[in-house]
Amino acid sequence: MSKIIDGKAVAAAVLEECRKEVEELKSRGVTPGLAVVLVGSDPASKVYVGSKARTCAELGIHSEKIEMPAETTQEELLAVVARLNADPAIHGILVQSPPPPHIDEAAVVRAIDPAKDVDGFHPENVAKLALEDQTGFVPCTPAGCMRLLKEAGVETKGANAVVIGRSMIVGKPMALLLMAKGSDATVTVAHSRSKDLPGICRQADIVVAAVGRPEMVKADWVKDGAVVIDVGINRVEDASKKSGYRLTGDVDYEEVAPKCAAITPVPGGVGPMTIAMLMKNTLISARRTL
Ligand SMILES: Nc1nc(=O)c2c([nH]1)NC[C@@H]1CN(c3ccc(C(=O)N[C@@H](CCC(=O)O)C(=O)O)cc3)C=[N+]21
Repeated sequence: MSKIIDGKAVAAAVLEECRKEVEELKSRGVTPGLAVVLVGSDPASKVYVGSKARTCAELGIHSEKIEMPAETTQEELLAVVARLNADPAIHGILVQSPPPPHIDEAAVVRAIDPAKDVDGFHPENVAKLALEDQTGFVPCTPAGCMRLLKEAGVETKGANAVVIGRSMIVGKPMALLLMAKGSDATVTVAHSRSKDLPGICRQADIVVAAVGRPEMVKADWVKDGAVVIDVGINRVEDASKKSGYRLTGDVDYEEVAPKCAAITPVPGGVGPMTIAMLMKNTLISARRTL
């Protein structure tokens, strides 16, 4: 029998910590503020951005939602970023990814003040993560995965961890966090081009799936008693649903769950943690201004 790691419950506990921190900051004269910028109208992005703004409201964090049309130019977007960099009421800036193809995302990320880069995507924060320098920001999704492992009582020290996916948003920072001092895992980073992905995966005590392919990780990829963290959030067609789709992870949950010691569901696993850690980063940023 496998333990289901309840991301919603852990996220609720993190948000409770945040609520106390917001009160403390406000009593010291600082109202934390987060700006979320969305260019275009991708439906999934709209859901995420809405849920970030809602969580801010619930916690008493000031939030600014900036929705810009898909035709927004690079210059217009950079002007918004510059305005937010200069705004003392804003401690965190997030530009929702991916932007439309004519936008140079890397240039936009570099334009964000690293001290307000609560996504942890700016090169300065990426470098600080690699250096194990605690003064930067850790990307929200991998930070959330680490917290889930901790809350589930998973021993990472000396464990074989396999991260599937090498993105700058999840795979790479996840590998850095798992191998960092204190976490001490032995980390393999695999991806869609890896030779014998199932075989690599079978070595893992901890599997982190972040490839973006629905239900790719099958039962025979996972060794008995492994811990599985499913980062994938894929919309797949489902005629039986009113919306016409359902959400599924990168792991074939039905097949894999019975084999493993613990597993995160989708939805209700890593997703809610991403938002909770974003709130945490915003509060860290606000506290640094004291
Ligand atoms: N600059 C930037 N920063 C991000 O952090 C960022 C981004 N761009 N682009 C897109 C991804 C994706 N992401 C999610 C956040 C919450 C859920 C979430 O709450 N998911 C719910 C379900 C939500 C639903 O129903 O669609 C769950 O898994 O239970 C999912 C995905 C943040 N991202």
